[in-house]
Amino acid sequence: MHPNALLNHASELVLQVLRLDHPADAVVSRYFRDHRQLGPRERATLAETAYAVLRRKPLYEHLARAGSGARERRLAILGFHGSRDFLNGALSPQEKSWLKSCDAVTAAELRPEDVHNLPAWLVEPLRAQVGDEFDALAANLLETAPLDLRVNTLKMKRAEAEKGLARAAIQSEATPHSPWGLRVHGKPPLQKLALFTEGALEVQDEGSQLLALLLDAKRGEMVADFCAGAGGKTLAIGAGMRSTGRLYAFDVSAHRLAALKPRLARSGLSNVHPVAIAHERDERIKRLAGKMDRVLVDAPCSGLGTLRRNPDLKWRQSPKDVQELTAKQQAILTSAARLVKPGGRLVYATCSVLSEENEAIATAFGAAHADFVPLNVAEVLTTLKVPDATALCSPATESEGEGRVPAGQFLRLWPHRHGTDGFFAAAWQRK
Ligand SMILES: C[S@@+](CC[C@H](N)C(=O)[O-])C[C@H]1O[C@@H](n2cnc3c(N)ncnc32)[C@H](O)[C@@H]1O
Repeated sequence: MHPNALLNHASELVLQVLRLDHPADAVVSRYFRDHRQLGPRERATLAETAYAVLRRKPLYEHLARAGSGARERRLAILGFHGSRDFLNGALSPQEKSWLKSCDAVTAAELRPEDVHNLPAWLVEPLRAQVGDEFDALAANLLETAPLDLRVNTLKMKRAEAEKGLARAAIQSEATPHSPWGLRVHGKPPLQKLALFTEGALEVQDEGSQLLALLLDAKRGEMVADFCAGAGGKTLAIGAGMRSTGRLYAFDVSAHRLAALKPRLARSGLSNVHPVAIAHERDERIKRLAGKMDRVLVDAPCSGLGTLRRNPDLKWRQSPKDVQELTAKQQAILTSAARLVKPGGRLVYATCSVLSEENEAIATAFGAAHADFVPLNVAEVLTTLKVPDATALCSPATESEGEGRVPAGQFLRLWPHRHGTDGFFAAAWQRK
């Protein structure tokens, strides 16, 4: 395709994702459905360009002020994911000289928001938590996430899967903390690999794997994955149970649960029961009260721990959305807790980095439920032989009102520290 034709597509796609009215991945998929003539390399260029603009929107908007022509074209030029030689084939002499002047801008000439590329409302809550590491965190959130796989140990050992990938010329290495994970070099297509189609591998961030591990569901147990969605964690939990016992996959979205079906078929699991519920107080949930050995609440959240994959979220979420989510999280956790039987384990998790959605929810739940005894996540993960578990967890904190929280109480994964998405988890045992 001629460089200018590709740049025109990129400009149009940038315009569409920047409306921020739908998730960027859905907008990109729809664009490709509407333009079936685009080949795989062109699609990759367009998607990467749109995501680059979402990642560095403030910086590119700042630089674009000096250029001329349609705004979305200037933004697409700045984020263009391809060689400069190819891009130059699309540019007018004026555009070339403007781009050169953009290249010459140094960090010292930029405002902080053009460097961290975060919305103002997110800066303080993040700074308050990571302090001096803020710049490293912000820079890391502008990167693309690595490709992590989970080996379905029902089908294959991790070392065997690693060798299988190597035979397909895909290099990978064991993830540092999850016993099931492989981190792949680059972004090779996996969909057609036999290892994938036959259910030995699933794409899953190492952090998600650790959440499933923390639940530690055993053979023959009764387990509920309360917010199962498309079942990423359900599959990991089911494999940990060696396909025995009963694993309920609840979700209010039948559409998301439907996406679990083909994954389940590949996985070889026969212990999973997907159930679409109307809401967290559904009658079907009430009937199972006090019957579960383990309950995972992977709560709906702002997703702000996944900005490397979903950079649109930083522009699509707002403090008001977060406030609404926290009410939902509280209600879901309270309802799900009723399922846990005495002696059973409850895990609350999010892929958010905001303490409102994390520590605040866990602490309020603990204060209102004396029959749930907090478990120290670092100790649980150490028992499960997770290397360096303490480094994955929160330090000790002292705060008025909430009292002292000991070191290791919560799982607290940060992209810049751990190479995973941002995740939180708290765990309790029912008396
Ligand atoms: C973070 S996602 C779950 C991701 C999933 N566990 C995985 O590993 O792929 C949160 C899920 O909660 C579901 N949800 C929202 N409100 C809910 C409710 N009241 N009860 C149960 N699930 C709910 C959403 O439909 C969404 O699928």
